[in-house]
Amino acid sequence: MTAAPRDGHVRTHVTVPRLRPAPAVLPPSHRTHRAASLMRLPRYLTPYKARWITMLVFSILVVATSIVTPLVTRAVIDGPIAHRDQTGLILLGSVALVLGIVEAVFWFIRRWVVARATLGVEADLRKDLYAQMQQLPMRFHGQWQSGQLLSRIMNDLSVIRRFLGFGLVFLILNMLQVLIVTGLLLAMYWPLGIVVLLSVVPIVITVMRNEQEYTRLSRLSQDQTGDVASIVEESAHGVRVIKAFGRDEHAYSKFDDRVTKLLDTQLAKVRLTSRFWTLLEVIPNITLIVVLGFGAVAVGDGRITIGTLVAFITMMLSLVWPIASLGFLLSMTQESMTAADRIVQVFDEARTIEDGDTELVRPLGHLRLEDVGFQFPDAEPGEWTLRHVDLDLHPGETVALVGATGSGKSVLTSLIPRLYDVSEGRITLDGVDIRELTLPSLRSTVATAFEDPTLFSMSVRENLTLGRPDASESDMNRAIDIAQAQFVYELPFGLDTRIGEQGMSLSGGQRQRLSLARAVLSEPKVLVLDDTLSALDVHTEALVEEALRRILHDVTGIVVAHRASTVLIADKVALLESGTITHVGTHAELLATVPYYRYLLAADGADSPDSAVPADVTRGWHDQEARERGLVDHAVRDVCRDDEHDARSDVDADLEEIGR
Ligand SMILES: Nc1ncnc2c1ncn2[C@@H]1O[C@H](COP(=O)(O)OP(=O)(O)OP(=O)(O)O)[C@@H](O)[C@H]1O
Repeated sequence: MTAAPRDGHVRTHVTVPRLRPAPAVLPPSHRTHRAASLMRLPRYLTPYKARWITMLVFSILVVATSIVTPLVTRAVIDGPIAHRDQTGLILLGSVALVLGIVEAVFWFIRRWVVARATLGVEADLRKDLYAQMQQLPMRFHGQWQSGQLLSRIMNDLSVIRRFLGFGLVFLILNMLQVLIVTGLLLAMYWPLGIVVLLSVVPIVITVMRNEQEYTRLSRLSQDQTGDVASIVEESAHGVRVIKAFGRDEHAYSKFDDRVTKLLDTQLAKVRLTSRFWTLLEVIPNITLIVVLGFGAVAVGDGRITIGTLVAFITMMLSLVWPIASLGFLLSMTQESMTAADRIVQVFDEARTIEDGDTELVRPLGHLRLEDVGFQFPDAEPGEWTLRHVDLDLHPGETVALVGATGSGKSVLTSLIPRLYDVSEGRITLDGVDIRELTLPSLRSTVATAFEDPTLFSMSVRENLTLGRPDASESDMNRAIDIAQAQFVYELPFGLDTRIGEQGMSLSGGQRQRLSLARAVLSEPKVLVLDDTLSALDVHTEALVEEALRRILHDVTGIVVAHRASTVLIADKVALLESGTITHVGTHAELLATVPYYRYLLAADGADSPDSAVPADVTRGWHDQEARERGLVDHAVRDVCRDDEHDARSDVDADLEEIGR
């Protein structure tokens, strides 16, 4: 074993900054919970603290200048205008002008300072959310629609940015302005001040009454936006299938249905907001009429000056926007609380695949599966996908994993790089439980090429060097040769050709070969090939197998195989039946002694369970898939009994030849 002592290691894996953990005791109401979600975001404001403070200071100065301006107006009317004092008029007029200019400059600075800060917060949150998504286990990605993730990372974060840069600031400033101005109005002439104060009451009541419904609608519309994104993503991905089955209209009507639902929710939101927006517009205007009436009487009685009435009305008018916008700002707050809630939901997902802290300094590739069991998290109790799996692979040894479809081959291979963790037992690499290894250490030791190869929308070179960014040109050429992927040299820009999304511009076999070259290039100690050659023609497959045989000499290999030719590149074969390895041996041994194995490989041609295997053995098979396959074989045989007879004889003869 070459595992270095734990203490001496520096953890090299990426540590994603995490939001503060959720409170241990869940708050009583969902509303509080959503507010708590929003309250967990401010730590993202910290790097921009100076900007926020500057912005707040300038915002307060803007409010202050807007409050002082009416007071200067009063002084102009009651002073120089009333006393026909030209010098005083010029002086105070200049002060008012300067105040106006200063207010405009403060506005500009506020906007300029806040833009950088809010965009920065949005970008930081987006990066952390993406990093978290990368760290979350396959279980999470299996359960979440990608459109929902897309809408969170794009729309919800934009909602939060708008709230932080605009909503939150104005909520604070407007409330501050309402408080100060109302205080000043009361001080100027308290009866009119009371009128203004009373006008705020129905606004607050309406906002409170509509808040719950608005929250529900905003969450619904955000979720439905995610649904629409999911459909677009799925249709773009599956466009070939949709076209091939002539299901364009069906796909369109499904999309139409989701979009209509979203539209309905958005319209319901607009109906709700327009109801209280109307109220918010009407109330200040009614108040203005009342104030004008009582104010005129008060001026007539000599209780206040004209200057005071003008200042009062100017100040009162300055309250229209802060009060009217209250509903809109509270809606924004609701929306951003919902958005924060949806984002925190992703941040709070458990990273069930946690990093270990051991590095393999010079891995040898001794792989052992010890009584491994695996259950999907949502499986019924007792429903095991893999159970009691034992396998011991010495460095340089290759095993072919053979089993019926659905027997658990892919699941088993995905346990090696820890895409899933074992539910019981353990897997060791050079004697160290792979859960104790750092993920970079494990994943640089193990490389996997999947049956369905994913290529990214970037150049061939970038796709190839995904697992080993520093690979040299000659290393790349060697990997390309092994995988028989020389077609890449013929592409318009050679290795620099950008391949389409998911490598769609390449054929299935070409994608598989590129994915194989990628796995080979990363120079792993353990190479896992999950039916990687299934899309190749027999000639190319033979060439790839020949080259693989050479590199598998130095590498520990697990090769999922459906064909006898693939099995032959392995040193031994493990037969997987219903999630359990029932036989391990050489191909010849299993062929000679295990009828089920013989059946599985013969199924390439025309063998069938009841002809090749004695009835008592057939009865012993507990693989449901195999039985189903047997039934299919029966049906096929009924149709072409004669042809099958000939073909079976040929296949039997071939197998016997291989077995020898
Ligand atoms: N994400 C999942 N959630 C629940 N069950 C799953 C999931 N993925 C696979 N399974 C189930 O696990 C079992 C084993 O699947 P697996 O993909 O390993 O089969 P396989 O032997 O590789 O089949 P094939 O040869 O067809 O690729 C199957 O019954 C399958 O339905």
